[in-house]
Parts: sequence; C-alpha cells; structure tokens
Amino acid sequence: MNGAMVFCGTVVHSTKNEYMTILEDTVIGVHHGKIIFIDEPGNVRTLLQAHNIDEDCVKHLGKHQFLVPGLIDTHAHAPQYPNCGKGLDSGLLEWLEKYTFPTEAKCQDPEYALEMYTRTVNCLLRYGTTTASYFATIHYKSSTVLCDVIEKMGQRAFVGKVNMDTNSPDFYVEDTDESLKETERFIQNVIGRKNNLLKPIVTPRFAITCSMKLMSELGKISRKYDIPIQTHLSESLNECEAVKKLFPEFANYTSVYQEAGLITKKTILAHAVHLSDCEMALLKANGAGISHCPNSNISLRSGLLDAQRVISCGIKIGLGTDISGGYSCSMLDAMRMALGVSNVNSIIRQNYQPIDYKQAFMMATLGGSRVLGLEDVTGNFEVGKDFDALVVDAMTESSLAGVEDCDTMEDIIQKFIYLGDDRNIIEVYVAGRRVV
Ligand SMILES: O=c1[nH]c(=O)c2nc[nH]c2[nH]1
Ligand SMILES: [Zn+2]
Repeated sequence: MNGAMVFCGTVVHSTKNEYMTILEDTVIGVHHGKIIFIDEPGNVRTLLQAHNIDEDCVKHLGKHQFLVPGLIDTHAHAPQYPNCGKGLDSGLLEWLEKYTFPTEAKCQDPEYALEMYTRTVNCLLRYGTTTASYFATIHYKSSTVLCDVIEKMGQRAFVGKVNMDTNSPDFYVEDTDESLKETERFIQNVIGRKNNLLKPIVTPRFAITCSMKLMSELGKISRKYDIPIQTHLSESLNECEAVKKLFPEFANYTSVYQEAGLITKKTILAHAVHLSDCEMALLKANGAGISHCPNSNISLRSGLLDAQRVISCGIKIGLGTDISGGYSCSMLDAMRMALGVSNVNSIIRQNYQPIDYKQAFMMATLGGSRVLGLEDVTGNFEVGKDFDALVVDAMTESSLAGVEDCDTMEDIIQKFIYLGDDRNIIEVYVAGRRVV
C-alpha cells in the first residue's frame, strides 16, 4: 500500500465518553490521509499484512513522545496577527477603534496581506493548530489571499470575509449591497477551489457594526450555500449596552442575531460571556456553539466565561485564541487561560467546581471539532476520520520543566499542557500530510 503511515506508541485523545483517554501501547494506521485502523501493538504484524503495508512505514514513538489530535482554534483574526502582544491598554470598543480597525484596513493591499498572512498561518501551524476558523477583513481580494496561503501550507480552515456596514470608521466600512455582493463572490471563489480542507464561512463582525438588513441577508446567504456562520456575542458589558441602545426592540443580544436568522446549528459564537439563562436556552435549542476565548477575555478585561455552565447546559464549546484580543496564537495558551479563568471563577463563587486540564484538552480538540461541525472529520482518533495529529516530545528543550522518572504518562501530558511550547511539537499532520 503506497503512502501508508503507521504510528506505534502512546496516543492521547478525547472520546464521546471521556475528556481524556491515554492509550499507552497503540498502533494507528493512516492511508490517503485517513485513519484506517487503531489497535494494540501485539497485532502490528497482522495489521500490516491485512492492509498490505510495508514494515518501513512503521514509526515507533519514543518513551516521552505521544500523539495528540491536531489542535482546533475556533476563533482567530488572521489580519490582527501583527498586533499580538501590544495595544491591550483599553477595553474592547476603544481597542477596536484605536488599534484593530486601522491594522485590518492595511489589508486593502493584497501584497501586504500575502506577507503577513504567510507569517500568521505559519505561526499557528507551528503551534499545532491544524484547524482554524478565521476572520479575514472586509476586502475580497485579501481574503482570497488568506485562502491561497492556507491552501499552500495545508491547514484545515474556515475563512470568512468580514462584513461591516455601519458604526465603523470611514476608512474601514462597506456599502450594504456591495458587502453582500462581495461576500457571495468570496464564497463562490472558495467553493470553486474544491479543496476539502478549506470552507467559506459567513462572518458578520458583530451587531454593532452590522445593520439588520446586512445581517438578515447574510443569514439568507448562509442558508443558500449551506455554510456556517461566525460572529461575536456578548463579549463585554459596554458592548452589550451599545447593542441594547442600537436594537431596543429586542429582549436581548442573542435575539438580535436570531431575528436575522444567524443562530443555527452551524453558528460559532465567540465569547458569549454575559448571557442570561434565556439566551443560553436559545443557543441550546438552536444547536449553536460557543468559542471560549479566555486570553482575550482577560487581556481586554471583558469578563469571565463560566465554561462549566456552558458544558452543563449541553452547549457545544471549543477554545479560540481570538488573536489579537488574545495575545497568543498558541492553543496551549488557550487551554491554560481557560483553566485560569475557571480557577478565578472558583475563587469568587461559592461551591464552584473549576474545569480540569482534561476538559481544557477536550475543548481544544474534540470540543472544537463539534463547534465547527467537523466532528465526523477531525478532533480525535477514530477509524474513518482524517489524520490531523501532532507528535509531541516532552523531552526536547523547551519551557517544559523536564520529565522525572517518577512521572506517569498522565503527569507528562499534564506538564505538556501547562508548560509545553512549539519546541515540543515536533511533527504536525493535516489529513495525513506533514505540514510542519
Ligand atoms: O475580540 C474581539 N475582536 C474583534 O476583532 C472584534 N470585533 C468585534 N468584536 C470583537 N471582539
Ligand atoms: Zn474575535
């Protein structure tokens, strides 16, 4: 069998029933980018024979190495990459005006976009993000450039041309009809590429910068092409106040989007920090998912999401870096920050059970795939799914404090989540193709 790969060693992933399962002696076979078998090592020879795979295709992982599913960033602003780690001196709305809109506006120049997007996607891949849901900018051409870069580098992604037709600066705003026309043109461009890894996504920025007409027409476009939707919801209290003033006829923020047909089972809502029970019920009833972006919520001082509440309501939840509201493009950082936010919740609330590192891991992998509607394709290791995976080595030089003889595999994985960095991620695969 040409082009097959077989990995033998420790495999760590989330399943339907467990936030984290550690399979210490496992064999995973991959062919044409898909997982064709998962079994115990005693059966390697039989498996190789049954699948007509040469012995040379077998790769034995070392004692401190293990496979994890590719990490899934459910919310990232690719054009904000140059702003990562600076300009976090104000709250959301001021930050958008002062730093974010001017930075995104630079993508009017596709050549600038090409160079900047190349660095962005490269950074995410190095950190093990095999799937990302990206906001691009309002510009058609540069949004297609982001797609070119992603295709070339082999990442799995959703890409959305951003829509904004009101309450935006003169240098970064669209006419409503033009915005809709360019959105359809962009969607057709992406669909026309016939790349299974790359999908368009409808991307109204948020209720403050989108008229009801624009949002409603975008809802129709998402139904016409049967594609997902991403936007921001209830991130900061100032933002919620502004939405209340702009849309006084609605009971709450979520209802504004619902009226526009934007709350569906294919909708990814970033943040959703300040939701009432009634809004949570709306999300649950419609099957929409939440992208929890803890670094951004802390850095912009937006609020503390109660991730346990989301999980116990049965609402899909994944993690997002939200670069550059979040300053790090690493999903390891997103896991740590989610743990930190949950710990703070447990300090300020009575009888609150914070999430643990296994739940954070689930949110960064299988949870993310559910939020993006990709759970049949990626997120964990199951026969028939694509092989999106990282080979992690806990013993390479990195900020990881080293592994002691007494450390169990569970300890090592925990250390990787809390202390690991890109130097520990020694191989990255998307649909079986090695991309790092
Ligand atoms: O974190 C955020 N980043 C953004 O770019 C944005 N736009 C609207 N709301 C937003 N929140
Ligand atoms: Zn965002």
